[in-house]
Amino acid sequence: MKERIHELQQLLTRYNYEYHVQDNPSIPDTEYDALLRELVELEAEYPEYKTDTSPTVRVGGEILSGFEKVAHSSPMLSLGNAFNEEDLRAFDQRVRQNAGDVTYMCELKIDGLAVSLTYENGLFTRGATRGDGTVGENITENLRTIHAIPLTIDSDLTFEVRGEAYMPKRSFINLNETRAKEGQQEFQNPRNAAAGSLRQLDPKLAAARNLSVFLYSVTSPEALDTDSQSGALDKLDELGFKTNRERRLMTSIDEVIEYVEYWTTHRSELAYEIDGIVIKVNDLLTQEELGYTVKSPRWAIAYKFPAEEVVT
Ligand SMILES: NC(=O)c1cc2c(N)ncc(C(N)=O)c2s1
Repeated sequence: MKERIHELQQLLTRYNYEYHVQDNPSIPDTEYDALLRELVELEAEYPEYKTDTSPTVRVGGEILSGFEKVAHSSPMLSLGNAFNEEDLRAFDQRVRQNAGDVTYMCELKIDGLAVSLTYENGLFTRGATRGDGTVGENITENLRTIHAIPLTIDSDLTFEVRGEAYMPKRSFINLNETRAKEGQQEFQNPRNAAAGSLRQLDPKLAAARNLSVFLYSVTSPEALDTDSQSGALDKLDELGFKTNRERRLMTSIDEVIEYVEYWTTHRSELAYEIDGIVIKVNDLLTQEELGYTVKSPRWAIAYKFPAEEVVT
């Protein structure tokens, strides 16, 4: 029986990764659901084999009485904003004045909720909201239910990875249809729906919201043995994390502006909402040289899309 339980835990972990991180399932949902049901029943019968890295934790655990506060290892900063081409060129000027020739990493700015995930010896041990940037809330149990967040990684690394939890557009539409039918207040947008879902004290409610995540930075890049943002993202891919594939390396601000213009008109085709583009100096040493202002990095900027005209 123990063998079957371990076999199912391994199988379902792999199937979960294929479906929720690679977006490329190798078995039909019905088979996944049947295997998960078998594992839930076996773990109920043999609770000594149920661990907090078992795929069954995705359904949500006990209801919490509250969220404890957690201090971040380093501040989760906000980004300076750019609203037009002039702002972008001014950013580029400042960077080149201080750092000379640079390569930029451009990434989509996901319209969700910033989260910080801690892995100790390869196990997901803690997840927190950004909070005020210095102190956040411990929402580990809710984050365990996000299938795109690996419960274990195949390395004994200890590090912190940050990203954005979000609700896909399709899930947002379905959720609001259900809430309207049940006479409940609908969510204004996917960001509020994701934030509302992760603020639930009952992880089973969070588990029912079909949230996902894109990870985009690590607090100790040396742990990943990389010297660039692009290298850090590729390493996160190797470790089994979900990153955003639309990222592009650029060698000039003109290319950055083209990329910004492309997504200004094409973002409606994405399965998730974005509210801008994040432009970062790719080389990590150069990032350190450029440093930070009181509240934001000097080596990055967030281009914000103009607010969309609401079609009434
Ligand atoms: N406030 C921040 O530092 C960031 C916020 C976000 C966001 N909402 N989406 C993507 C990224 C990214 N790819 O770097 C960042 S970085």
